[in-house]
Amino acid sequence: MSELRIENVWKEYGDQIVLEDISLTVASRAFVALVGPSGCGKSTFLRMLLGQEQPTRGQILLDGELLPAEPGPDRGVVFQRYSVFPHLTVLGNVLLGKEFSGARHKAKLFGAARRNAIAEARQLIGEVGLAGAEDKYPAQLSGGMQQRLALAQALIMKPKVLLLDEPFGALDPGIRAEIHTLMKRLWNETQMTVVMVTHDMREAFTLASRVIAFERRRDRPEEKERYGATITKDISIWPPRLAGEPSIFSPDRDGPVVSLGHRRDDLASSGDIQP
Ligand SMILES: Nc1ncnc2c1ncn2[C@@H]1O[C@H](COP(=O)(O)OP(=O)(O)OP(=O)(O)O)[C@@H](O)[C@H]1O
Repeated sequence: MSELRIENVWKEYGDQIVLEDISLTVASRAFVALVGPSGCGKSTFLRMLLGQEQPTRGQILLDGELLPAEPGPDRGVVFQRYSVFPHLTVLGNVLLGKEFSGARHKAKLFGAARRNAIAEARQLIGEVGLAGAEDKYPAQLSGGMQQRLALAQALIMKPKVLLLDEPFGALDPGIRAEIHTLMKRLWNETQMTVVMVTHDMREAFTLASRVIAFERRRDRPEEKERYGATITKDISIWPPRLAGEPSIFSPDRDGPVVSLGHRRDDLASSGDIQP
């Protein structure tokens, strides 16, 4: 389970109201895309889900429990840039979360715990398409590879919620399409709920199960400080996209959505995809 409930949340910085009375329930395993004009508070909202910022009013619950007032392993995050540590190798970056959580004081694992963590990290590195790059440093990777690494780094902790702040915004269109396919697969194969900020409507409608728009209802320049943004559109994709279930599109607009839970030949025989 990984249901998010946002209840009457406001966010103010001094006199500036950024977000106004946001209420929203995000179902477990949903993929929500947040869109809206620049500066309307999308990243601020994401930082509140992460626990980096606190609501001025209202509350946020994860599976019925108040969100802790700090980031934790139940929430992973990937930013557009600088999500990974430049002085650590690919393997070191993916292992890092395990080392911090497994050995809080020294941030280093030993013996069997370390061997198991390394095996898990290597498997995840393979799953995001970076096998063979384990000993490379981020500067030796392309932008797309760095974002794959950032995803692996977030996923090793098996977060309930994955928060994405324009994670693919700086990538070339071809690379972006490839990483979209990866993102769909990861969403289908894991149990996590995803909340992604994007400026790209096509990306929002390609990946998400639900698209939510934030906007100021009263956008007069002289009132900018006084009114925050709120939810102005809430669109559920039709036909519904459900994590772990094959798309009824044949094939899906941006590549087949195939969960490992469904063998390709099963799907092919059911007519959903070509073998
Ligand atoms: N720590 C802070 N202190 C004061 N004001 C802040 C802080 N963080 C954000 N803001 C203000 O909150 C507003 C919303 O910023 P935010 O970055 O959340 O918007 P956004 O919708 O993500 O924008 P963009 O799409 O351009 O990234 C902006 O006016 C910004 O200046």
